[in-house]
Amino acid sequence: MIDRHLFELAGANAITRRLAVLEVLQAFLIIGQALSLSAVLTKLWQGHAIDWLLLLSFALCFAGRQGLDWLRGIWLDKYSGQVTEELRQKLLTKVFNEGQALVQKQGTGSLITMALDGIDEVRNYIKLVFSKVLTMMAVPVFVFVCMLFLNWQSALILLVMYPLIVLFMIILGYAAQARAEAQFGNFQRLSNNFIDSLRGIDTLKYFGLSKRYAKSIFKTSENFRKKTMSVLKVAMLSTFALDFFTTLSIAIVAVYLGFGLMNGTVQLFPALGILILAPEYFLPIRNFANDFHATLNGKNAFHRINDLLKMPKEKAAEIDLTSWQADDELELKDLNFEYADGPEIGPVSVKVKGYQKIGIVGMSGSGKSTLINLLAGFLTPNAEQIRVQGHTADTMNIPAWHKQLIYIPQHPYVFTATLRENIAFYTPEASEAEIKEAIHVVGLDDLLAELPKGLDTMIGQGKRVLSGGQVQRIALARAFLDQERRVMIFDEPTAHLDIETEIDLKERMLPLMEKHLVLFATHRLHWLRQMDYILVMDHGKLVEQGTFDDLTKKNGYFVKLTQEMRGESDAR
Ligand SMILES: Nc1ncnc2c1ncn2[C@@H]1O[C@H](COP(=O)(O)OP(=O)(O)OP(=O)(O)O)[C@@H](O)[C@H]1O
Repeated sequence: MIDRHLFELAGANAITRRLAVLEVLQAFLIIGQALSLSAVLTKLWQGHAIDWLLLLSFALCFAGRQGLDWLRGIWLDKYSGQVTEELRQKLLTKVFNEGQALVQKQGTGSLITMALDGIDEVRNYIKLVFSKVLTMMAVPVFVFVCMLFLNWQSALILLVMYPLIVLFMIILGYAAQARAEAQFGNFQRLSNNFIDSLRGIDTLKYFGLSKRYAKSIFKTSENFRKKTMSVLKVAMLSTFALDFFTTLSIAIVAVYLGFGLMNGTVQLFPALGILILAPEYFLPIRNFANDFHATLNGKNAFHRINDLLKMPKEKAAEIDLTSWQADDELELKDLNFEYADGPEIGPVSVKVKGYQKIGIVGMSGSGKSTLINLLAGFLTPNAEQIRVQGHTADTMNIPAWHKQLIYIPQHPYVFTATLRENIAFYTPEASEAEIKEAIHVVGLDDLLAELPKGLDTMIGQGKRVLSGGQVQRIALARAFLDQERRVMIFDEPTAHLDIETEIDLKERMLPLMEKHLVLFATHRLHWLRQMDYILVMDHGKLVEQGTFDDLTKKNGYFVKLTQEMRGESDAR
């Protein structure tokens, strides 16, 4: 029940030591409070006047206990806040370092809940577990020893009940834990499902499927509700069992002491002392059990976050690449890649040089994007098969390579920020005149004129919405502004645009591609004539490569593919 991972946290041993001292003090104050109160009452019973000194010591013990509670709260608040903030940082660093591969594997919704609610629950968990476990380990021991001195028979009765309660707690704890784990898994599924539906809301609406999908969300939520109720049922049952056994054992002791008092075998002072101490003896375990259920979500979130942090890193190569020059070479030898639950892509063998424009063409699903992702270093190939600028590498996940890339996918990301910040994304130091020139070159003057605050207008999610063409133009403007990055990777950048926008963009893009190594995945034929070299993909394999004229003369798969594509576009 006590998580050893907690003790791997920074500063865990120091806070444990401090809390242990505090719990021992707490135990002495509990005993002092009980004994002084019993003594005052006994003296009153015997007909003496109120002993103000004893009453004062009772009040001091009582105030001391409240003071220690307050101190414990402050320490734990500070510690849990610090630790969970570090955990959140580590989690976010991991997500940012690993990138899309990790997000795809875990699901966006699940990662969001982990980083937001999950971390908050971990905070609660750390706070409760550290305080309750230590109290449970210290207070009952001291209280029991004191009760032994007061009346050993009563102490033994209470001792016998203790393992019984612990046993019940363990059994019910395991049952609750299994249910809480299922509940947490459901919560993550629910988050992923919800984010998915929000993303796909257009598609669902267009096809009139939103109501049917709403039912699927309802089903997942209902499942989550049922799992939550089943956790609560076990929690209630265990609280009932605990209360029942502790009350029963205190009642047995009370009856025993009552008979003892009547027949004179027990004195009033020890009897009162035992009766005041007995609830204190059970209180820590009852508190622990009550809070145990409240902390299960935090415990599960803590485990998932730890598992995620321990996941092996994507392979990266630390190679000192220089800015891409006209005589630099990139060679892939029998490069291949296999998706965990998908097809094998490759082998791909190719050598590209300097400022060539490389077209990657193939039918849908032929492996163009996968090859682009391998070249960009987002995916890691299976073996050591790459030579770049004379260095051997087993992945293109090279920080110095990423610093040279301009990546323009089908749907570039527009951040929720101003137009200025979005355009100066790679080059935050760009001047207003440079940004305006970039806007002019990519044909965004009209948009700029329309925006109420010009360059300082917020765009992106929840702000001013842009068309697909405008988004691509912003991506191009970013590329235009950055004169340092010499490698351009395009993944079907114009595939979803209408032909007029595409032609306009093409005219603006071609000059930008000069003096760059360009890797351009497309299934639009008109781009291929502008490419210096073409890679033809089919079912994950590189089946042909060469210049447009070579491939046409060869009259092989490329010609067949272009005929099919022409047929498709004619049909459209
Ligand atoms: N994350 C993934 N997990 C498993 N299989 C995948 C994954 N991504 C792609 N695939 C599969 O790998 C193959 C190649 O996909 P890829 O996206 O590279 O093709 P593409 O040529 O870019 O297609 P399109 O032109 O439609 O974008 C496809 O069969 C696809 O289903």
